[in-house]
Amino acid sequence: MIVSVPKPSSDDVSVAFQGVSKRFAASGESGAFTALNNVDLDVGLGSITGIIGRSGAGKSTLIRLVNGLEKPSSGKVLVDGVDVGALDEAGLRNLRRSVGMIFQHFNLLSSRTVFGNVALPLEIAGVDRRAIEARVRPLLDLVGLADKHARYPAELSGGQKQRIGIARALATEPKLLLSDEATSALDPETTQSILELLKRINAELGLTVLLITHEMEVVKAVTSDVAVIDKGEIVERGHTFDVFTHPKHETTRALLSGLPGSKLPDAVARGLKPAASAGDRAVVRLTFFGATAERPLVSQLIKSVGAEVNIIAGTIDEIGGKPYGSLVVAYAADAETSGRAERFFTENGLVTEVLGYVA
Ligand SMILES: Nc1ncnc2c1ncn2[C@@H]1O[C@H](COP(=O)(O)OP(=O)(O)OP(=O)(O)O)[C@@H](O)[C@H]1O
Repeated sequence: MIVSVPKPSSDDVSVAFQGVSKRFAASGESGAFTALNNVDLDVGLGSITGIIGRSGAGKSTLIRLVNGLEKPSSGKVLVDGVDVGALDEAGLRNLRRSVGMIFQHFNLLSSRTVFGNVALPLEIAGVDRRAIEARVRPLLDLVGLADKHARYPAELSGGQKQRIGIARALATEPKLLLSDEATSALDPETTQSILELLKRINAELGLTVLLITHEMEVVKAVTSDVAVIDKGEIVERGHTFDVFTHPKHETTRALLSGLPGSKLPDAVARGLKPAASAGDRAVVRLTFFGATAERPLVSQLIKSVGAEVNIIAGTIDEIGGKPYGSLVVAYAADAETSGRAERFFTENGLVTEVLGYVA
């Protein structure tokens, strides 16, 4: 007799989405709206994994399945190997203690002090006063707000409120932290400091972080792994560095084009044509990393192509601590010049993308 045994989730996986679909009843229409379609995704234990997608792609729905705020219509969501959809109320309470969450609008209680907000999950869990004191003080130290323990949320900046949100999320010593657009309401500098804090918590406490965002900057700054979601389907996933330097799906490319340094100057972008006419120049993006980033590529390119090469845009940056560069150049689109340029790109292991042609 053949017995089918459910696939065990591997030891190094924090959250596993297995063939997960979510359909919502559509009001006023027949049928249902499919918010998630057959999602398979593993979130590595100890990783900072980002889920990025445009508005309405299904990010919030995906994250709400992890702490049981939604149930899948089909498929399974496993957290540390436990099937969230099969939990009863007591099981869900336990799960929510081991899964912290932070929110775009912080969700602090205005009538409670900073200390009172961080203590709340512990009070709900029935922890005694002394143990609460012993837990909350070091958490406030960790997020750098020990001196604000008696203040009220209205007296804090957005970044400080999010630090309190993080301390509160950590109060019950979760193994997993969910972040729902936690930096979207913050200015760029405050965003950076919150992302640094998340990185530190991930490294020091070994906490897995699953964050959803529509901002590529956030993914670039903090995640080790990323999945791109589009219309309820995961269209691309991998280590963040690989996905950023070799984006395969059109949605990923579109999201990446919004990054500072990736944008073409307006005058060039407006004049870009999909095909070349006689006398046009090809506009090509070169991406280089590792050892390539340190070589004098531009002068070598000019020498090899033997014609005028214009530099249109360029940036040197880091993804997950690894340096990479992106350079947009233009050169004559005739077959001979293009052939020489392509040989140079191949010989130097450069990733290239023809963006179009300009007169
Ligand atoms: N309770 C619900 N009932 C009906 N439709 C819903 C429900 N929740 C979400 N949806 C729909 O599912 C789709 C995905 O929504 P979701 O909130 O997951 O997207 P998102 O990627 O988080 O978007 P945003 O970045 O704008 O928050 C949307 O089209 C939304 O209208």
